[in-house]
Amino acid sequence: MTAQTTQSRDLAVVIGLEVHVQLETATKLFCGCSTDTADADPNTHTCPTCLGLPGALPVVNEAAVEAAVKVGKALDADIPEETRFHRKNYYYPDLPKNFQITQYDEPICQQGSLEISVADEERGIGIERAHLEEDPGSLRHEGGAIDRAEYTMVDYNRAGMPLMEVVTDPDFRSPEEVRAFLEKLEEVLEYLGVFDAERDGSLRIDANLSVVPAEEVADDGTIPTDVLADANRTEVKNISSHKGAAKALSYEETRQKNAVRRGRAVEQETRHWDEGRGITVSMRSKEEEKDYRYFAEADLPPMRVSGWKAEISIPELPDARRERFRTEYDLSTEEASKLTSTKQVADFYEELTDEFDAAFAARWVVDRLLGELNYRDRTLDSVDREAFVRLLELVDSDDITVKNAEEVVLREMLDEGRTPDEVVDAEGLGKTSGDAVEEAVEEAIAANPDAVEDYHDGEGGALNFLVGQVMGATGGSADPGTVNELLRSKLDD
Ligand SMILES: Nc1ncnc2c1ncn2[C@@H]1O[C@H](COP(=O)(O)OP(=O)(O)OP(=O)(O)O)[C@@H](O)[C@H]1O
Ligand SMILES: [Mg+2]
Ligand SMILES: [Mg+2]
Repeated sequence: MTAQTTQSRDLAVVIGLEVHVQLETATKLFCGCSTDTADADPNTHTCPTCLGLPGALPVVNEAAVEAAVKVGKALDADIPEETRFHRKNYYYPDLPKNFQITQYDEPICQQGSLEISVADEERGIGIERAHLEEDPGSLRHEGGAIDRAEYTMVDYNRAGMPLMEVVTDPDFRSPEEVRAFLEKLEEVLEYLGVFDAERDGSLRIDANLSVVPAEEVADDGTIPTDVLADANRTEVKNISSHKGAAKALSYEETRQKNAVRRGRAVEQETRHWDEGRGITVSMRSKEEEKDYRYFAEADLPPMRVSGWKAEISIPELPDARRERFRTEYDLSTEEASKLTSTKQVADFYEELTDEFDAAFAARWVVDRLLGELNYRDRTLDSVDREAFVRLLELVDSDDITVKNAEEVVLREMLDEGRTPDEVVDAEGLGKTSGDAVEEAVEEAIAANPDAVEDYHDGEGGALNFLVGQVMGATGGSADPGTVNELLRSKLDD
């Protein structure tokens, strides 16, 4: 067909994703082993079931099925009456049973979609299906990348972790769209509380890419199914980040376009993304479905999940919440976006609006708190909520200046863990008013005759200098506007 023989014609890129999401549950998918393996020694979180020992039987973890239903609802997918597991047979050291328990033609989620926005344009990405499966063990290649390692070690702590594989339609037309999708998906998963983005390897992506003649792409971006089916695609494995996905796909796009333009065929194959070298390398020709000899998992009965969709509720999702923040609290799009970037931030902000003006609270969370946290590479987890509320109260009631609140109190709170009141007392930041400011103004005038003379000679800088002196004398606690006015009125007397 077309793509492989097209030379020097315009080519369009087609991408579809298989995203493996580790669901956050206390125990593994088919056994009682703890999933808390982050600091564990290799092969310590295992049992006969996840090691695939003969005779050990799987039992489905209900929490994982519930999480899968939540994901399905968020992706607007169909959840069938009944769903079941299949065995996918292949031989590889990460798979102790030599088959993976996964789902085949009766997955738990079917036909969904997720909206992305790229360059201010909204686009729906079709979700072909999303299914539950067990994670294989993890391999550690020693002495180089996978294709050059001297030997490999296996860790079965990961074997049996609950995974959800989200398979998209081949709807992406650029690596940038892929990146937007991954960001959106992660945001949604985080809102659902079924996913821990911080966990190593919690999101792993297989990216399928092909090139087709640009003229096959209709104005609305659709491509005829026979063209898609005929195009040779490569499946790039070992992608574990949004950035990695965009890089690997850009590389692959260029590689395939070059091949086609030189009149060479693109092989249908599995390739490996070598993050270190920034290239994809050929691993093997693509296995076909028949290679896996799928058959129904006889150790697990089909699951009746009709009714689960109605019974399980999900929280307000990021897009809806962003829009509501914008209208209900009259925020800018940018503020609303930042305040809904995670559910945690959104909840934190929304609770503040009970006590404070919404715009005031937004400014403090977005411009100041998140900025300071970002700078310190920290998250909201490390913020004492009560202390932050107290800080806003002090500012709101005009007890301290915004400048001191921001530059002294907030930073001391974050860095030293002190309460706002402790910082205000220790640093003497209580707003200096009335007499004390007037005194400092008089002192500044008396102590700086040259500056006073310059002021009367019309030199603009002199007033600023005097304001600086007063601010210094009051430890920054006076209100600069007031100082300015006081100085003028005394000097102009
Ligand atoms: N022409 C194409 N170009 C790019 N991607 C495509 C094309 N046709 C299909 N795809 C994508 O390929 C992926 C197929 O994934 P799926 O899991 O169904 O099969 P698989 O990769 O063959 O199986 P396995 O799970 O064993 O890897 C989907 O993400 C789909 O969107
Ligand atoms: Mg695949
Ligand atoms: Mg797949």
